[in-house]
Amino acid sequence: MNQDNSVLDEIRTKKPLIHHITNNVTMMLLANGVLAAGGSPMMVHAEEEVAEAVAAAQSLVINIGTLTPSAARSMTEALMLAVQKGVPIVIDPVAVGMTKLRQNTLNDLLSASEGAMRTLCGNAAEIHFLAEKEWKGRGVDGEMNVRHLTNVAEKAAQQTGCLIVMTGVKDIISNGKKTIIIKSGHELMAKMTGTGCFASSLTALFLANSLTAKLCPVQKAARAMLMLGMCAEKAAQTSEGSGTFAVRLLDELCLLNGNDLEKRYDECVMERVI
Ligand SMILES: Nc1ncnc2c1ncn2[C@@H]1O[C@H](COP(=O)(O)OP(=O)(O)O)[C@@H](O)[C@H]1O
Ligand SMILES: Cc1ncsc1CCOP(=O)(O)O
Repeated sequence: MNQDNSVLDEIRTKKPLIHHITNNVTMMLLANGVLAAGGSPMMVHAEEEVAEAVAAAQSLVINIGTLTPSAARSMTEALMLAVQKGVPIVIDPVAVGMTKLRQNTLNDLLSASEGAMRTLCGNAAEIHFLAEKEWKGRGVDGEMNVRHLTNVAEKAAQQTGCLIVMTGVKDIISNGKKTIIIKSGHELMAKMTGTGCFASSLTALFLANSLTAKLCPVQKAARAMLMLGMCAEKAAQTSEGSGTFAVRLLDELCLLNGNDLEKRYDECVMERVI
């Protein structure tokens, strides 16, 4: 693909504004990561102002990592305005199977946004919980063995009506009909908090409603995962451990160009249609 019409180049030109209601642990990484990738991050949480903020945004990220009842109210408020304005919504269901508050909040968010453009971006344990209603996670980590991860992602998409981005050694992106599997990344990603949260932010950036690239949401989200994986691979080459890796990852997000992303996509990515 020509560099002039890559979606990453369009992101860098348009700098979509990505509104986040997110956790207190990884917020700084998400802001710096979105900036490095070419977008414009915004973290606005107060119930009294989230709706006004969403009105200005091109994507909304809702991450339940450090959920409180007050944050849950802000999330619902923001989500309802996003539905009304056609702002794409990416929900990161961090450790959803672990507590009732997380499950109830996610159910409320999904019910309030039926029919809207919604993506659920989570690790295998989180997506498995959505498909099978069985929690096999450990805290906010998603280490688990699921033999048929692709089937799990497809089932979760069919049951929730959402685009599913399931992260892990392989990232699986599915809308229940079309599925893309991405094999990229590095094991150091699991040694650094926030790579899963950042996967959601980057997905939101590629799905921003100001972008005109002629790709379906599955293909856009797949590019987001490939970008993260490619940058992680390059960052790992010059890292001594997870500390330098975190810094190098931001550098590589700045440095990657649209042409290289499209080239690797064309070489490595296979689509499966059910
Ligand atoms: N062993 C690994 N090899 C390659 N990529 C990985 C590995 N572990 C995690 N990743 C990548 O790290 C990011 C976060 O995924 P994951 O660790 O599943 O999320 P979480 O932090 O929410 O548990 C994804 O982009 C995923 O592809
Ligand atoms: C450690 C932790 N605790 C609550 S949220 C959070 C961050 C989780 O980040 P990620 O899902 O990207 O690993």
